[in-house]
Parts: sequence; C-alpha cells; structure tokens
Amino acid sequence: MGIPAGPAVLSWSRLKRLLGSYGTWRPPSAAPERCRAAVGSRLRPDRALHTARPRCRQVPLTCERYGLRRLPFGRLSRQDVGFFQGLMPGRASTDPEELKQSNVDWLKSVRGCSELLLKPKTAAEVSQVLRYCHERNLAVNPQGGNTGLVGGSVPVFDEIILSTALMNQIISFDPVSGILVCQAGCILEKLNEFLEERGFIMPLDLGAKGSCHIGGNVATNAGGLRLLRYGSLRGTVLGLEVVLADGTVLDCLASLRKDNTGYDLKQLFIGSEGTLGVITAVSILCPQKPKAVSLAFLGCQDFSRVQETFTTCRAMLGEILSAYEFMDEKCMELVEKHLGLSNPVRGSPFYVLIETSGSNSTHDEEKLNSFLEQAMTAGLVTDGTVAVDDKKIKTLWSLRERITEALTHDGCVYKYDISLPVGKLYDLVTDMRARLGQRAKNVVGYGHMGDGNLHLNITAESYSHSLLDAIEPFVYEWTARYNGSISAEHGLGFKKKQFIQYSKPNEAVFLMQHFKAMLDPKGILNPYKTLPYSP
Ligand SMILES: O=C(O)CC[C@@H](O)C(=O)O
Ligand SMILES: [Zn+2]
Repeated sequence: MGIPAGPAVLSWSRLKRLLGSYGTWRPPSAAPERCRAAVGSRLRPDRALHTARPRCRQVPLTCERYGLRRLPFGRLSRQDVGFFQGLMPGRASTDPEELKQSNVDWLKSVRGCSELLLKPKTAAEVSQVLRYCHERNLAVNPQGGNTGLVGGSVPVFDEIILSTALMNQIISFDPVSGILVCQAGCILEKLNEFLEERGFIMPLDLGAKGSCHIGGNVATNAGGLRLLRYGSLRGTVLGLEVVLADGTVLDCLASLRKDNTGYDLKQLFIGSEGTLGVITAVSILCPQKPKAVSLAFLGCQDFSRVQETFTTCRAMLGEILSAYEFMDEKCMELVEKHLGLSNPVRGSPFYVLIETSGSNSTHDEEKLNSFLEQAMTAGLVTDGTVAVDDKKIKTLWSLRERITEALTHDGCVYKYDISLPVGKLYDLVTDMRARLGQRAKNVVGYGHMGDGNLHLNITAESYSHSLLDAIEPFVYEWTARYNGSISAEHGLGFKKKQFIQYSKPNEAVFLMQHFKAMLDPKGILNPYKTLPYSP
C-alpha cells in the first residue's frame, strides 16, 4: 500500500530542520486563533450527566496560552449536532456545564473549547461517528477517564469529545487462562474488584484507578505500581478492537498467548494516545491474586542507600518482590501538609515502599524478615514499619499514591516523567533544585525505582514562562545526555510532543509521521498531540 501524503506528513528535509530547532521551539508568533463558538448558545442544552463533580476553576484556553493556530478542520454545524443526536439520543451533549468538565484536564492545566460530547455504547456507534467525522473533516478527541498528566485527553481547540464512559461492559472472563475481555470504558478499579472476586487481579495498578478507563490505560501504555512484577501493557494486552479514523472496525481482539501471524498491529495502538485509532475493547491477561501480601515502609539516609536497598531486596526477595517505590522527604512533607496523612517513619531524607506478593505468608514473611535484618545490620535503612493486613497496607500505599494529589494543592505543578539509569535517577532532582533555587516553591522526586522511572515535580505559586524556560529544555537535555526517556509512562500528549527528539531519532519520528498519515490521512484523531508540531 502506498503512503498517502497528507497535511500531517513532513518532507524529510523539513522534518530535519524542524527537529533541529525543537530545543528552542516556541509557539508561533502569529496571532493565535481564538476558540470560536461554532454553534454556541444557540444550541439547546442537554441534561447534565455529572452534576456532582467539582466545578473547575477557570483555566486559560490552551490555544491562547500557547498561541496556537487551529488546523483547517470542519466547523461543527447545527446539522452535525442533529446527526449525532439522532444517532445516539440523549448521549450527544451540548450542555455547557457538562462540556466544561470534559474540556479541562485533571490537573487543570489545559483547556479546550469543544461544544459536543458524545458517549457511544458500542464499537458500531464509534464507527458511525468516525465515518461521519472523517467525511466532514471534523476533529475528534477520544477521552477515557480524563486522568492523563500531559494534556492528551482534552481538546486543544473545538475537537468533538468522544468519551468511552458508557462503553463499560465486561465481555468475558476465562478463569482458566485468566484472560479478561472488556469494553474500553471499564474503570480500572471496577475491573480489579470483579477479578478479585474470582481470585485474579489486573496486571496494572495506578493512583488514578478509581477514575481511569482501561482503554485510556492502553492508549497511553500506562505503567504504574505493578509494572516491576507483571511487566508493561505491551506484554499483557493480548488483543484490541480499534476503530480507525475512517470508521473501519479493526477486530484484533484475540485471546491467545501466542499468535505469530503477521505483524503485531495492536502494538501500534498501545501508547499511541488516540492518534491512530479509538480503542473500543481490550483483551488482557490477568495474574492470579496473590494469597499473601506484605508491605515495608522504610527510611534511608541517602539515595545510594535507596539503590543498595533495591539491589539487596531484589536478590533476597527474588520472585516475591512486587513493587519498589521511592520518595524523598519533601514528598512526605507535602502529603502530610496538604492531605493530613501521617508518616509513620519520620526524619529520613528518603523513603522506600517494598511490596511482596506470593502464595505462602509464612515463607514470604520469613524472606522479608531476613531481608530487613540484613538491611538494618548493613545500615541501609534506619527505621521502618511493616504491614500485612489490608487496612494498614492501604494506608501505607496512600502515602505514595497520593503524592500527585498533594502536589496539586501546593501550587502550579511542572511535571516530568523521566526514565534514567537507576544510578542517575536522583541526580536530576538535585541539579534542578540547585538550578532553580528560590524560583521554585518545591522540587520533589519520587517514582518507580524498580523501573528506573523518576517523577520530577516542581511547584510554584503560579504558571510562569520564565520558570518554564529555566526548566526546559534543561531537563530534556540532561535526560538525553544519559540516554534516558523524556516520557517514561505518561506519554507525550500535548505538553511533551515537541520534545520527542530528545528520546527518538529523526528517522523514527519520520516513520511515526508516516504511520499517522497512513491511518489517519486527514489528521482528525486527537490532533495537536503526540507527534511534533507540523505547520
Ligand atoms: O504525578 C506524577 O508526576 C506521577 C503520577 C503517577 O505516575 C505516579 O506514579 O504516581
Ligand atoms: Zn508513575
């Protein structure tokens, strides 16, 4: 098949020129195009569906803050709205209150101005929506639980929001193979509860589990807290059903552990952030629910001890090690200050959470105890607490899981999600702290130590271009110097797409542009996201 040249394709030389200047990329200086109400208040508001959700404080429009130009997509007309309302009565909303929630990201950092929210229930409906949008050249923003952290899940301009919220059916579960097949809008926590009743668990776990959708997890290749044990979604997702930009339904919803027939197409959609197709159903391999879980929360005097504790516990705990997370003392101060949680182990510059999951509590506790004895004797950890009952385990986990939430109460947050060689992980935080000095309110580091994944977060009283200039591209150059990744698990979305070249060669970006043009020649799927700006 030939590769059609579309507006999203850049010539090789143009691409090279663009990539060469991304380090200093700035929004175009031309006057931004304001989000224009195409049909606005003339439309009859539908019934609000989520009146209980908190009101959003006014977030600047993304297109204005970044001075962006709208791509030449069609404008939503009264006839278009009529078509969608006929296709899914009561599920095509133009209610400004409801749209307000869906136009803003969870961090309240980016805001679009979509005027239509669609809630299909089936892949067939998604197919009809996309076929229509493709014909009319209307841009579409697929949206799951809207918990993403890089601005990938909300519109930049007036893209139609295609929500998976009502695609929430479990299709099948096979207790012999542990394979679950479900629609994309199932909430991660709900799936986990369903599985736990049957002696299984989901292979991924995130702080956002109560709201995020499995389709969104797959579309962003979310990592989370269990990756160390169960690997990434690239391994556990066995099949996908995806609707392509022109409405074609791609049924690759296989439930097979082994299948070497041709290219593994599902991998293209895992982590593509809704830019290549809309994931409508997922087949996923789920592990057995562990019979025994223990959690140790320990304090370490410096980062080299955090590292040594990791290598020691990996060697001593072996197959029962299921998570190794770290956080610095600033993180703990913030969860105490903003969320009122209490830290059971005070006075350490670093803390680690070590989880074991196995099938025999006596055996596992014996192993954990001998590791703890060794770690204390060697002076790797100074203090700690261990939990084996569910309630205490949850309480300890919340100290780690709720750091993101605590940060949002601390001010405007600048987020970096970096992969680095484990030995270098914390140096970036130290360097950044020294570089920013008083300009930042707090600079904190935490993350998935076992996966070499640092969450560097910087807070300030308010958003400032000059603070951003002090952070970027420094943070990306630093990461590239050590061959790290500028997005370990959150994706590129809107906020990081211009920096892809710090982690991918030009040839790879060029090929990605080609895939995008082949699968979505009009560029209607989640435009302005993931791939670099193409004027
Ligand atoms: O907020 C962040 O930077 C990280 C969020 C999430 O990936 C986590 O590991 O808690
Ligand atoms: Zn994370």
